[in-house]
Amino acid sequence: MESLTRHTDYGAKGLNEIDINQNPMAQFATWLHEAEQAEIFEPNAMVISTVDADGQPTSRTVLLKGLDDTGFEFVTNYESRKGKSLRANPSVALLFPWYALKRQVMIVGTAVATDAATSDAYFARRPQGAQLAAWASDQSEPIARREILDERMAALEAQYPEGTHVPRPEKWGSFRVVPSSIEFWQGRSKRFHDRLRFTALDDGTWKLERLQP
Ligand SMILES: Cc1cc2nc3c(=O)[nH]c(=O)nc-3n(C[C@H](O)[C@H](O)[C@H](O)COP(=O)(O)O)c2cc1C
Ligand SMILES: Cc1ncc(COP(=O)(O)O)c(C=O)c1O
Repeated sequence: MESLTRHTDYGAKGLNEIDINQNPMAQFATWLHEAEQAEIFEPNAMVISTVDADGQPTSRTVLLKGLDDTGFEFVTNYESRKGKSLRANPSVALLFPWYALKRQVMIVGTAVATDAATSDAYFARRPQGAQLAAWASDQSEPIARREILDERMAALEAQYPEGTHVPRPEKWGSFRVVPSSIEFWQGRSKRFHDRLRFTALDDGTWKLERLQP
């Protein structure tokens, strides 16, 4: 397998303390915009790692659905494996792997369930098929056969004809990840990369540090 021995050069484009936005959320928004402009697949996809009650870490991809000065929002099933882990331990790590741009952003923080109104507002904007799928799926639970899921979906489609209002299942909603640190990583030649990390301070400001590659 050729990829295992390849040494791709990540280029000369650097990231420095002068050019980076001193507000890391604004800097993140700039990089997300650049990932969108570069037309990479699902630029808002992020890997979220959680730790369960037994200390076992797990990771999976979710989509970033909201971004403001308070944090990063995503939606999921509160009774899923990740939902249960977050109830036991709200500490998370987020990773945006923008390989096509030779960039990654690593976030450490705490996940809090948003209020019901926030979840309702997002759920109402989803396509009806995705709304029904949220009802049909006990996310992360084993099921004997695909056909059982398809039958559940067919029953829901009969119950909610196209265009009718589908309420949000209580088990489904959004989380906001409040960041305690945000690291911007820019790949460079010779594996001599740039890493700038913001750490949240108690007074609401951010400390900026350069980390060794
Ligand atoms: C590109 C991509 C985006 C995804 N987005 C979400 C999402 O926003 N919310 C979600 O619950 N699952 C999403 N999934 C599915 C999750 O990766 C995962 O399979 C699911 O949430 C169950 O995870 P868990 O069993 O660890 O709780 C996505 C998967 C991929 C590949
Ligand atoms: C199971 C699941 N839930 C939620 C989402 C994200 O929300 P939305 O479907 O509204 O894009 C995804 C996206 O892939 C998903 O797979």
